[in-house]
Amino acid sequence: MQSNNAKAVIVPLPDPLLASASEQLDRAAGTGAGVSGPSGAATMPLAEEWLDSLAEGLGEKGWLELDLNDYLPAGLLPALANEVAILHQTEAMARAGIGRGTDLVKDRSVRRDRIAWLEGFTEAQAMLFTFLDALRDGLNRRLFLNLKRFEAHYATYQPGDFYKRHLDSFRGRASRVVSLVLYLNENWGLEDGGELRVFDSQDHQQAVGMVRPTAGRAVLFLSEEVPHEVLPANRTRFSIACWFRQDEVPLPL
Ligand SMILES: O=C(O)CCC(=O)C(=O)O
Ligand SMILES: [Fe+2]
Repeated sequence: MQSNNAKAVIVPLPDPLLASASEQLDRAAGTGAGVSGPSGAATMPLAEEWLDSLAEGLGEKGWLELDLNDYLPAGLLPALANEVAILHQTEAMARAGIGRGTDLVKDRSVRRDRIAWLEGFTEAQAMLFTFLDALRDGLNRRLFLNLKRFEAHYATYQPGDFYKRHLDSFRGRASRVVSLVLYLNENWGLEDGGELRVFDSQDHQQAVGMVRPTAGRAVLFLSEEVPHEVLPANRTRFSIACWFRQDEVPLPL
C-alpha cells in the first residue's frame, strides 16, 4: 500500500543538476514531519565545553564525528536499537523516497533505505528528543542558528543498500540546517561496510572523511553544505537521522 507517512525531504546530488534539484525541494516544502522537541519541562544539561567543541567543528569545517556514548543517558542506545530492530522485523518501515507527501519519488537508484519517523511517544524516543532539544539549544546559543525544531527518523539499510551522494537541504531554504546521524549497531566492523563518506563543503568531489556506523558514533554536519553518501552495507545497518530546522512547526490543516 502507498504510505503517506514517508515525508523525508531528500535531495539527490547529481552535480550538474545541483541548482535544478532545489526545485524538487520547493515542491516538497511546507509539510514538515511535524515532529518537534518535547513540550514538557524535561531538560538534559549538556556539558558546555562539549557544546563548544561541536559549534567549533561545525563552524570550522562544517562537520564532525562524535562519540555520543558518554553524552546519552545509559541504556538509551540499546533501547533505540531494540525499537528499530522490532520495526524492521515487523516490516513497519516504509521505503524512503525523495521529496515529500504526494511528490514523493521512490528512486531506487539514489537511495534504498527504509525509514520510520520518530514521534517521541516511547520512553526512549522521548529521552532522545530531550537530548536533541538540549543540543538544539546549545547550538543556537553558540552559532545563532535560530534552530526552531527537529525531526528524526529511523533508517534501515539492508545488505547492498546505499544512499548516493547528496545534500540534505539547499542554502537559503531555512529548512534543514544541521543534520545529526546517530548509529545503532553494536560492534560494526570495517568488514561490514556501510560507512558514511563525507565530502568537502567547498569541493564536492573531494572525500574528506569516512564514518564507521557503529553504536554511539554520530556525525553532525551543516545540511546545506556538506555532501555525503552511504556506502553499501554488508549487514543490516540501523541509524537515526535527525534534522534541526529553522522553519516553524507547520500549522495543522
Ligand atoms: O545513515 C547515514 O549515515 C546518512 C543518512 C543520510 O544521509 C540521510 O538520511 O540523509
Ligand atoms: Fe543525508
